[in-house]
Amino acid sequence: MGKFVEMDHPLIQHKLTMIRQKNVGTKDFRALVDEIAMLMTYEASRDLQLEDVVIETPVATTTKMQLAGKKLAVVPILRAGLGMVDGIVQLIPAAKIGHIGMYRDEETLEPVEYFIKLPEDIDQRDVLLVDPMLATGGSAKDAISALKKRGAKNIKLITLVSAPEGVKAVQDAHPDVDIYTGSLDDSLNENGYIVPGLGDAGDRLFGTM
Ligand SMILES: O=P(O)(O)OC[C@H]1O[C@H](OP(=O)(O)OP(=O)(O)O)[C@H](O)[C@@H]1O
Ligand SMILES: O=c1cc[nH]c(=O)[nH]1
Ligand SMILES: [Mg+2]
Repeated sequence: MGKFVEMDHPLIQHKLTMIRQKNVGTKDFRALVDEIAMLMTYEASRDLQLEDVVIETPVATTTKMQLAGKKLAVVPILRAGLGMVDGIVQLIPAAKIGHIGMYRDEETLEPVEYFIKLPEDIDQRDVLLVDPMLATGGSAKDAISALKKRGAKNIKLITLVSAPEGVKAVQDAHPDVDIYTGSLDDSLNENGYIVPGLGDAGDRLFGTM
């Protein structure tokens, strides 16, 4: 079974508490999502491979560590995942970016895929799949399947807020995928919204309420 990590860093908790509040507007919401994504990347990149490199400081020659150059791709699930990309890419500027467009049918809650564009060598890249919300898990499950169909093997899912139902759905369908989340919330309501959650992440990011 892949890892399940609920990030309990005080800065992540504090910023999540801020964006959960209904009176926080689009500008602050967007900035905070970006910051939280960056903080989560710090933890989710903990097992990136390092290699030795010989360098010269002004004082001596020494052998130190650098990133082993394993290729990464950041893949947001549109729309809401877009809000996490900048924060991640600030820490990992060499990452390529793919896009998976998906929306949840409001009646059935089933995901509908409408766009997919990935780096050509996605089969050789480790993938950070990002979406603020993991609710029923339908969107994440289908996005992971779409990535695997194109050869991606090492996939980590990064979400800000998750429902237990969504975590279980992803773990059952894709037990090899590690899940990093800012908060494991209580439940889903009858409309498929995470409780307490933060509402509709895409609408709050883009001001489309
Ligand atoms: O786990 P699930 O039940 O599939 O729900 C989660 C999905 O729902 C939201 O997207 P939405 O359909 O609202 O699209 P948007 O990002 O364009 O607003 C969210 O960003 C996830 O992609
Ligand atoms: O609570 C939820 C569930 C799905 N999508 C969201 O944006 N929020
Ligand atoms: Mg939405």
